[in-house]
Amino acid sequence: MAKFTVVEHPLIKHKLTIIRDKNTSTKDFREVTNEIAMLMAYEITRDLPLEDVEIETPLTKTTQKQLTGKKLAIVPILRAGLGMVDGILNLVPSARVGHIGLYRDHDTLEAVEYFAKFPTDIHERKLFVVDPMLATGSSANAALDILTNKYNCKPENILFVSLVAAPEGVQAVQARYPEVDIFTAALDERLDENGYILPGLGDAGDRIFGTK
Ligand SMILES: O=P(O)(O)OC[C@H]1O[C@H](OP(=O)(O)OP(=O)(O)O)[C@H](O)[C@@H]1O
Ligand SMILES: O=c1cc[nH]c(=O)[nH]1
Ligand SMILES: [Mg+2]
Repeated sequence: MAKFTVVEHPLIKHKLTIIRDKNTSTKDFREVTNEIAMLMAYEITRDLPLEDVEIETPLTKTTQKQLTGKKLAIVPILRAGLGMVDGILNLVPSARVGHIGLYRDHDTLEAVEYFAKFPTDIHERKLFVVDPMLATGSSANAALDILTNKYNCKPENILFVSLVAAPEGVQAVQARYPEVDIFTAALDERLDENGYILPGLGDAGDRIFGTK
């Protein structure tokens, strides 16, 4: 079984409280969501490989470390995943970005695909699939199905990164994709009868884009 990590940090907890608050404005919600994603980027990049490099300081030659240049891509699940992209790009600015458009059917809670566009070498890249909400896990699993079945990406090269997860969603992804590492900023209590995370933060897409 791959890793399941709740990224614990006082700054993340504080900022999560801000976005959970129903009185937070669209502008603040969007800004703080990106800030949390940036803080999480520190953790999700922890295992990136390093190699030796010879440099000269003003005083002497020395062997130091640099990233190997292993190719990365961030894959936001539209729409809400877009709210995390800039925050992560702040730390890994050369990462490419692929997009998967999914919406949850309100009655069945099944994810419906409406868009997909990726870098041509997506199957060679380490992927950060990002979506603030992991609720039933239907959208996450649909995104992983698309990447692995249609684009030949390897599950062991994929990290799934959410801000708020429900236990039901984590279990659903782990059951279908045991090789995918999951990172979240919070593991909440449960889903309500409409498939919303409790306590959660509401509809992340609507709150990021001000559509409700
Ligand atoms: O785990 P699940 O039960 O699939 O729920 C999570 C999904 O629901 C939300 O998307 P939504 O369908 O509201 O689309 P949006 O991002 O365009 O608002 C959210 O951003 C996730 O993609
Ligand atoms: O609580 C939830 C569940 C799914 N999607 C959201 O945006 N919020
Ligand atoms: Mg939504």
